[in-house]
Amino acid sequence: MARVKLCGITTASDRDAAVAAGADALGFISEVSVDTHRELLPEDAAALVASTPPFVTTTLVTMPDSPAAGADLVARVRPDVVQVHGLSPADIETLAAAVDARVVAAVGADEPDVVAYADGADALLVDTPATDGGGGTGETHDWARTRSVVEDLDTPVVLAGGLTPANVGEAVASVDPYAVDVASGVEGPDGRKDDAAMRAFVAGARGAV
Ligand SMILES: O=C(O)c1ccccc1NCC(=O)[C@H](O)[C@H](O)COP(=O)(O)O
Repeated sequence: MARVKLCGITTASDRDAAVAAGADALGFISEVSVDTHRELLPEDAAALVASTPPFVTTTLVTMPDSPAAGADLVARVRPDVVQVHGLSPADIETLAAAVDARVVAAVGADEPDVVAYADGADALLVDTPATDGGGGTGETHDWARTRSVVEDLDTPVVLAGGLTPANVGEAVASVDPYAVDVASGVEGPDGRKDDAAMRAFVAGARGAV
């Protein structure tokens, strides 16, 4: 059964609703070089991480300039997992050696050498990135290609990009990922997390609908 990460949580009430919806993991976005309504100050991310209940995995999502900058932010936020966008495979290995957290490498579905990221990371998140390297685009990609990555690697693969309550069941069946991840697909038109959509997404990922 695919695990579920709900990403871009910005408030305690959205965090509590995501936990009640059954999320396995939550994403808190901080220190990214793109403009996103999901970004938190490090101290706010740290407060949300610290008050998340046990048995829910906290994930810091960030775009560090360097492994050292990423490690510094992890030390401040203290998540279970850090998801990094924009670092090279070598820099991901350096970061992983420097932090007391699991490391998820975010890679574009069109990345020609996805496998190069697998050695240094605890998991790969295969996403549909924007041209500026950020995530949260709400765009799907070629799931057949990501299925091949799942089949070729022992490293856990997280499927992201344009997932919604309506398509997540088909996505899980098509790709057989370790986990699925969503940001925009569980938000309303105002960009706030939608409680019913989060519940429907988790149910859809687990084949309950
Ligand atoms: O969501 C953002 O705004 C974001 C900005 C910069 C770096 C990463 C970002 N999101 C990371 C995620 O893990 C998203 O959940 C993932 O890209 C999927 O987003 P969506 O297509 O909106 O479901």
